[in-house]
Parts: sequence; C-alpha cells; structure tokens
Amino acid sequence: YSYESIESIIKFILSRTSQRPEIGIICGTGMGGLADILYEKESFPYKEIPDFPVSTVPGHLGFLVFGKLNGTQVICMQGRFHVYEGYSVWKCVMPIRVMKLIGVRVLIITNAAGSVNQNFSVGDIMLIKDHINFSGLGSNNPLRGKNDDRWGPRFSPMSDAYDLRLRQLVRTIAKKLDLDKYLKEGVYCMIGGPSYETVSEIQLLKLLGADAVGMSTAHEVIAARHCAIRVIGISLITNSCVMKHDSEEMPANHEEVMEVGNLHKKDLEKLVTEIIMNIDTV
Ligand SMILES: O=P(O)(O)O[C@@H]1C[C@H](O)[C@@H](CO)O1
Ligand SMILES: Nc1nc2[nH]cnc2c(=O)[nH]1
Repeated sequence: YSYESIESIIKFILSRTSQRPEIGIICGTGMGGLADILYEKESFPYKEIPDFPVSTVPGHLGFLVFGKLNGTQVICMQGRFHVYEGYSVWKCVMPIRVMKLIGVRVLIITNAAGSVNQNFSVGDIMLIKDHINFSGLGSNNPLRGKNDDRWGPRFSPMSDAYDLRLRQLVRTIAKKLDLDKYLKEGVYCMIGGPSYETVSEIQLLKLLGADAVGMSTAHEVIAARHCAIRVIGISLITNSCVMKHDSEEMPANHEEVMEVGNLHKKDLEKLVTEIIMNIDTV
C-alpha cells in the first residue's frame, strides 16, 4: 500500500463519519466485545472498505468501529489480520497506518496469549513491556521494502516500543480497579502460527525470556512505533502452555482461547475504559 492508497481509504472512511478519534483499540481473539463499551457507534464492515483485507479467524468479527467513551472518540478494530491467514505482514499492519492518518496518537493493542511464565494463571492480564518478534528477526518485518519517510524513518528504534508512562498509568488504574492481583508484566513473543508450539519450542521461548506467546501484536507495534503512535500492549492469558513432554495437560486449542476471552471480557472492558478516560493525563 502506497501512502496515496492509504489516503484514498481514509477518504472513503472519513466521508462516512464525522468522528476523528485520537485513540485506537485492536481487539484480540474473543475480545471483540471491547467495542461494546462505545456509544454513538458507527461500524464499517471490512469487506465494504476498499482495499481492506477481511477477517477469516473465529473470534475476529471484521468491523472498523468508531464510537465514543465518556466523550472521547475512539476507533476500534473488531478483528485483526494475522500472517498465518495468508496475508503479507505489511498487509496485516495496513489498518494501523489508516489509524495514523485518521489522527490516532495512542493505540491499545490487545491479544490472547499462552503463558510461558509458570507464575502466570489463566485469566491474568499481562501488560506487555517488550516483545520478541520471532518471525521478524529473520526478515518478515512489516517495514521491509522501500521506506516512505512520510510514515517514519528507515531505521526505527524499538527499545522503547511499549510506552513507559502509559504502562505506569495502566498499573495505577489496575490497582484502583482492584485488578492488580491479575496484572502481570512481561515479554510477549510473537510466532507465526497457526500451529501452537511444541513443548520444546515453549522451553526455548522460556530460555529466551518470553513470558507469553501469541501470533500477533509485534508487527502491529512495529508499524505503530514507525509512525510515532504510542502503544499500550495487553495480553489476556487464555491458556497455560504445556511445558513438559508426555504431560497429561490439555493441549492449547482455539475454543478455550475464545472462551477465556469471553469470560474475562468485563475485566478488560473496565481496564480499557479507565485507561481511555485517563490517557490525557500522561
Ligand atoms: O489475535 P490474537 O493474537 O488475540 O489471537 C491469538 C493468536 C491466534 O490468532 C489465536 C490462537 O488461538 O489467538
Ligand atoms: N502461539 C500461541 N498463540 C496463542 N494464542 C492464545 N494462546 C496461544 C498459545 O498458546 N500460543
């Protein structure tokens, strides 16, 4: 997508809504309900937006939702694009550039993830402090190819990808909401998927310093930071990864992932609502 092609997508969308949000949300698997916290909603099915990919994964509805929360305008991706769906990594992150041109300054990225850290429990919320972009370390990076300086520089730092002050805000809010017992902080590792990890792969990720593993987010964060959008990353721990060979534990499965997403919907809604209401303070 050239800069100009994103501009023409923007033209299509903005001619159909007067909302101009500065805060974006990406809903993880089973967390599409996050859009329910908005009112005065205007929803655009991805399939009706020119040049937009479509959602193919259960638990990702496929709507771009504009709406308000306590007077603050928000744009929400009810469904994200994964590389394993067959989309190129640059295509998966295209909506982030759309958000940039709409005026988004802060992006709250949520995902469902398996726990690698054995101190984490299903239902915990992991505030992402860093990521390991497993597939991106080779060359599957969303910024690969000719750089357009209108988005950002050729070489983008990532050592400060997950905004420190916003993380402090999330911690404070979690405490206030009495969610701090569920709040963990850690490193998210993105793998390509769609197969879940083998036991040996989980052991490897543990050695590398990963606390949770999933199939999204890192590429989105890279695209967001490249165009100077500040990022909050939140993983809902939906399953404990099997750490030992020949164990009787239940293998990871997408039904469980979606179910846990649904079960902890209210906690996430409360947290995200309060974050949005206080974002201007940092
Ligand atoms: O879109 P997210 O990262 O929340 O979804 C995770 C990764 C896979 O898409 C799916 C596996 O169950 O959940
Ligand atoms: N790769 C990966 N993605 C997930 N998404 C939700 N749970 C998992 C998991 O265990 N592994």
